[in-house]
Amino acid sequence: MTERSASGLVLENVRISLKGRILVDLSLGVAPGRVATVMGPSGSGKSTLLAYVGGFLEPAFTAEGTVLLNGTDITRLAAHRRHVGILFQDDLLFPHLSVAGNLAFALPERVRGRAARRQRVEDALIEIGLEAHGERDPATLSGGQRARVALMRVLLSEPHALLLDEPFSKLDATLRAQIRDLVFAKARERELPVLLVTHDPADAEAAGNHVVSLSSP
Ligand SMILES: Nc1ncnc2c1ncn2[C@@H]1O[C@H](COP(=O)(O)OP(=O)(O)OP(=O)(O)O)[C@@H](O)[C@H]1O
Repeated sequence: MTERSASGLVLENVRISLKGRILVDLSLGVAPGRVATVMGPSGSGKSTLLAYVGGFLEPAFTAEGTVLLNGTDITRLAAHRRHVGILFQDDLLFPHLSVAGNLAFALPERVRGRAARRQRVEDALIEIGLEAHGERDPATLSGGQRARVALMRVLLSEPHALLLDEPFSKLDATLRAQIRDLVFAKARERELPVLLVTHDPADAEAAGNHVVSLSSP
């Protein structure tokens, strides 16, 4: 891994092609704690761009360019070594684990010992206002509660950046704004750069209008 000085997430001359046709061609920088919103029509490559940064681009695509995270070149690292946290439209909570079990699953291995791990989970539950709900089955939670668990599960994995693919789109308008503000606040607190794919201009506005527009396919 080579080191460069810029902090945050930096994409240099990223060009992603599908069947010989260029889909995405851009450079961008997202400072720690800030959000860049990725917008564009259906099929313009928004999810593909996140997949490239996250290290899970499908083999149908070819890509060139460089991804730097806090100065480290992660372009060729396996997904699990990139320290990038991802939230999708579906929260993907494990149905066979309790809320606390879902959170514990995300803890890094180096948090050792049952007591230490349990404490981290308890602190996390308090942070999202669900301290009384650790033993609940995730299926019994409200949409907003599930969204908070999903966010906290990603944060517990100690990411250095967040990739969000329309994570609020299934929530109603009020809840959507609340969860969005919570995600942005946590990103600021932890100084995480965020790439957010959305169709909603209100998300872009709330994020400070750093918009990356992808063009029609
Ligand atoms: N695994 C794949 N193999 C081949 N083509 C794919 C694959 N995944 C996506 N594509 C194509 O790549 C293009 C970009 O898809 P992508 O999902 O990135 O678009 P998007 O901007 O996220 O769209 P939407 O807003 O509808 O989610 C589309 O033409 C899509 O059909």
